[in-house]
Amino acid sequence: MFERFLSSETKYLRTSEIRDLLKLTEGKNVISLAGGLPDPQTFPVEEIKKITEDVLTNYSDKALQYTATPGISEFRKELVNLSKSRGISGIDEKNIFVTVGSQEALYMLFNILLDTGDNVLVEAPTYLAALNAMRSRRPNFISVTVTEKGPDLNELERKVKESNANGKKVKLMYVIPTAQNPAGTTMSTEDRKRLLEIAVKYDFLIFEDDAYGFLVFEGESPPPIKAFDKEGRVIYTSTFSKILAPGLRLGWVVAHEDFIKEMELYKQNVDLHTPSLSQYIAMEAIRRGVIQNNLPKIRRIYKEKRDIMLEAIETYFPKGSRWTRPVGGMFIFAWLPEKIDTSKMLEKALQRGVAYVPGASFYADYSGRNTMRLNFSFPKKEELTEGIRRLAETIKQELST
Ligand SMILES: Cc1ncc(COP(=O)(O)O)c(CN)c1O
Ligand SMILES: O=C(O)/C=C/CC(=O)O
Repeated sequence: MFERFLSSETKYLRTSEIRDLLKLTEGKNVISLAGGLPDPQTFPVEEIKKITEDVLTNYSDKALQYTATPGISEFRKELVNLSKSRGISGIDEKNIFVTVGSQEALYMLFNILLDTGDNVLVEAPTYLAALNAMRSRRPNFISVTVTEKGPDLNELERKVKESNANGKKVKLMYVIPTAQNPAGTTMSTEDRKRLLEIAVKYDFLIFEDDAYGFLVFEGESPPPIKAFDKEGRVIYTSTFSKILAPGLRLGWVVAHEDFIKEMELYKQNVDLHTPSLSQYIAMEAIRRGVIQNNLPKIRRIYKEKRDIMLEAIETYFPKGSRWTRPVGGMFIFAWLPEKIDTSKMLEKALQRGVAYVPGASFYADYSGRNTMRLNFSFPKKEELTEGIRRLAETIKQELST
């Protein structure tokens, strides 16, 4: 009725299948293997309750007040320390910017950096909400195949060379080097260094999304690419959603001051600043060691759930399927026999009481029609096997038609 009043930009907005499935499955008798929700058991409820009471007792005049756009100064100092615990050095609070979830950082930075037609390297598959945040800028996506070791760097360098030969440089690469969403892959330290060398050689930025950097539960979490960045070429984002609570809506950026300055200008127009109370709660959670002390429990729970899901897939999935074996994060990515279209199959799965995210939305070109993303962090342990069993039944039914 009122479409005629909408700006031309709105036609580039695309829904998040993850958000839609969250709505669709909420309150239904469906085992959801879809949304990447943390296990509520991992929320340090008692600690957050105590912290909130203390914050309102000691800082109410600041915690309930408007605060600075880049983030509260004391909190940014704590974020320098938290970033250092991931191996990032040579930074201070001027390199830190606090956002409403790291999703806001993605959206703001893509709007600050991308012009129509800019060449952007993305993993295939990659995080669908990042693709959607980029789409409104109408970049030219250059997809790089994700192997079991992460993005194929030989393919990447070949495509960068081709792009340059056609007179169009690459502007940036959006990459999730650790426990990737949706593939679950983790790049080696050697490949991280090589990717940075390629970015320096061909002069493009690296946008490093480290949403799961703290959630490696098998072996050590490799240092982020940002740890090797000596010139400010890497823009690093992370989030409290997986290590504290997503409902607090808190993320942060580590970047060269040139980018931080632009983010401040942009955010003044979006929401003025990130909620003050959430910042004070997270600041105290860092100071009191609540986050660091809780990580082993989170990693233990997710490793156990990953093992249960892998065993169920091994048991029930049909021949001709293959899947990733993540060392961290929340997801397993599966490739089914070519005949299967997982988007078309979703309705039948929902009827059997199980949900997943069809894989095509994680590809810039919507390929991957026979793929799916499976979340193991949110379902209860006893639901994981039953969910995979229901899903496997749906797949076998689809194969028999
Ligand atoms: C790779 C990646 N990046 C960013 C986000 C956004 O998370 P948040 O806004 O809660 O920080 C997510 C959430 N699933 C994610 O998986
Ligand atoms: O499932 C994901 O990857 C993201 C979860 C955040 C959301 O609920 O949109």
